[in-house]
Amino acid sequence: MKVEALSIPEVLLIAPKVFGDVRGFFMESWNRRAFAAAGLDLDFVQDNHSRSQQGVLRGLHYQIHQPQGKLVRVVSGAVFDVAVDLRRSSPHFGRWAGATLSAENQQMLWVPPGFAHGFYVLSESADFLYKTTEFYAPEAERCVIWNDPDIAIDWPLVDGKPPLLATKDAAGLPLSASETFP
Ligand SMILES: Cc1cn([C@H]2C[C@H](O)[C@@H](COP(=O)(O)OP(=O)(O)O[C@H]3O[C@@H](C)C(=O)[C@@H](O)[C@H]3O)O2)c(=O)[nH]c1=O
Repeated sequence: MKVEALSIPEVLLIAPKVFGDVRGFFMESWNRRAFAAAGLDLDFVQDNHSRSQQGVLRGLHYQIHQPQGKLVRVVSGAVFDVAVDLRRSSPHFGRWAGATLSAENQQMLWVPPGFAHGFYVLSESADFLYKTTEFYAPEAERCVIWNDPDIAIDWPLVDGKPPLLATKDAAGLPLSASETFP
């Protein structure tokens, strides 16, 4: 497995070793020992799966209490995946890092606790799988608005059309009005 730090060094792009043969392919999508050897000693408690159609944007989500680390990947289709640093003590506070994750490139992104996370669906539909280090805590859920000019995420919007959002995501707060982490 290959691990690459993005522009925010705690956000990691992970390329697992993929074994292809005449039948198809095999890969380890999670191996506690191998990830620990790469510096990610993680204790996951939940696996999630969502399906979204093209143009959907989910995010930018975080939990202010029980912050979650997320190991995310795509098993069908393609998304542009983004992590925003919400740690006030970080030199990268308010900055974003992103990557295209797809069934084809089989890459994963590690989004550490203390970050908001979101993704935009590039393909006709996308199946998105992720593991989390903390349980879902709806009362702690927060949402930063996807298009906050202070963060200025360069979303690769298909045909330049506005994304399809959940009502709660359309009501996300700007970073300046959001609760953040120490
Ligand atoms: C996230 C989550 C949702 N749900 C329920 C609540 C709700 O009725 C339904 C849909 O929830 P949401 O609209 O919040 O789903 P979604 O917008 O896909 O939320 C996810 O977005 C991405 C970007 C993330 O980073 C995740 O952590 C998570 O916040 O599923 C759970 O039961 N467990 C969970 O862990």
